[in-house]
Amino acid sequence: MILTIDGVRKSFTGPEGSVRVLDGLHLDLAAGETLALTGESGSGKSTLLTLVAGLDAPDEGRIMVSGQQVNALDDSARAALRRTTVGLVFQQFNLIPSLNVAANLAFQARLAGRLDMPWLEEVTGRLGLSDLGNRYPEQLSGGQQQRVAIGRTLAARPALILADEPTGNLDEAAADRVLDLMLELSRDSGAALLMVTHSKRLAGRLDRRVHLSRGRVA
Ligand SMILES: Nc1ncnc2c1ncn2[C@@H]1O[C@H](COP(=O)(O)OP(=O)(O)OP(=O)(O)O)[C@@H](O)[C@H]1O
Repeated sequence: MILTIDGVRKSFTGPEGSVRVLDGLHLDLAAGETLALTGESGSGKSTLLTLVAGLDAPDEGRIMVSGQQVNALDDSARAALRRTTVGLVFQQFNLIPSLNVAANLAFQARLAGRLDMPWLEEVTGRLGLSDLGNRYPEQLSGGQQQRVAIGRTLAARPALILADEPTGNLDEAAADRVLDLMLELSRDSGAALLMVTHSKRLAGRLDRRVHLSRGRVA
């Protein structure tokens, strides 16, 4: 398994006291498998991705990524896991404002030590970004920024892609092209994909669908 989520609980303290968002969640994802995570707004989908990425810690339970227990690692080991193994496409694109599009696209692959120019060019072309290489993030539309964020992650060929509504700013045709590319990467290099989506149409193209409700798999 590239990902095992075992008995994960997570609560947040808000104005009305403690609210349990994840309540003993179990989920497995095999290498190369693609899974759509659905659930109503506030059901904990983004929280789960944040925990898997090691950006926050569960209150209880275990999250294993590629044989390593994420929540038992120290900060630098968690950062190394994100650099080498886990690719994130989150709703905040986190592009680097001082780098142009071409450099943003290469950034993650370079950090991971996997910069592969033919693959980078293919990703850039397939995402329709070839003519935008010299622009800076602030000169891009929301959908263009989203495609750069996706390209940067895919260019690095991570073993596990965590994507939170990765096509939320794109029209249907562009969303389909992005998913084509993710599914192809999954097929060709065995990458697993855990994707949050509200789109039944996109969810239907993945291997499995899991619905979160009341902090558990429904
Ligand atoms: N850092 C935080 N502090 C307090 N509450 C939080 C925090 N992060 C998330 N929550 C709460 O946890 C619940 C789950 O949030 P989460 O963002 O995981 O939901 P979601 O399923 O991704 O929703 P959406 O589909 O709207 O993006 C919400 O009630 C949210 O307000």
